Amino acid sequence: MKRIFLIGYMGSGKTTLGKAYARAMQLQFIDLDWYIEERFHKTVQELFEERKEDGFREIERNMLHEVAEFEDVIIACGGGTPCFFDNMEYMNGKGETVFLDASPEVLFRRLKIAKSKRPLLMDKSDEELMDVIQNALRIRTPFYSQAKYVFNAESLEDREQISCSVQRLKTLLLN
Ligand SMILES: Nc1ncnc2c1ncn2[C@@H]1O[C@H](COP(=O)(O)OP(=O)(O)O)[C@@H](O)[C@H]1O
Ligand SMILES: O=C(O)C1=C[C@@H](OP(=O)(O)O)[C@@H](O)[C@H](O)C1
Ligand SMILES: [Mg+2]
Repeated sequence: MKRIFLIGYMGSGKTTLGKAYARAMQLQFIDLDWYIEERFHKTVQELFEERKEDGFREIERNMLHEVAEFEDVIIACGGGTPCFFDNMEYMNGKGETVFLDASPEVLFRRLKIAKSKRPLLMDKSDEELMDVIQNALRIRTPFYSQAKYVFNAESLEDREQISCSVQRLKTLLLN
């Protein structure tokens, strides 16, 4: 039975790589944010607005516990999932955790054009965005670093890079 959790900051590639790896390895793919939106019939943004971040984090933890019962699955977590409650310890007890590691510069390049649906970034100017990324990584890296595996996630910009990244992840997890 396979159960893989992809963790890492926004824009590190959890959703992109998770979807591609699931297709290649015949696993079920769950994006935790998508799962939350389906179960609550609200977007992540609406949940942040209505319940503030604390309320979202409670929901996130509860939904993590739901999807962590699925088998033969790869789960793309949200960027904050490992950093609240005992979620990181819980995931390490339920499956293989993989930290998708990318530099602040790579994350900035990706997030500069993908802020709109991310409540924590949508009101940030480009000038503020790099500071937000660097500050968040300082706070969150101690959580991300508890993952069983670290994966360099800097090559996800096109189909070929995504395909190569799938093969590298397969080698990492099957060795
Ligand atoms: N279909 C795609 N083609 C090329 N690059 C993509 C595609 N989807 C995502 N990416 C790149 O991968 C980055 C990571 O996106 P995503 O998987 O949503 O990260 P996360 O789920 O970790 O926030 C995007 O910002 C973009 O640069
Ligand atoms: O880093 C975070 O705290 C968050 C990351 C998002 O997921 P992605 O990492 O898939 O963008 C989503 O869960 C929410 O906007 C909060
Ligand atoms: Mg995602």
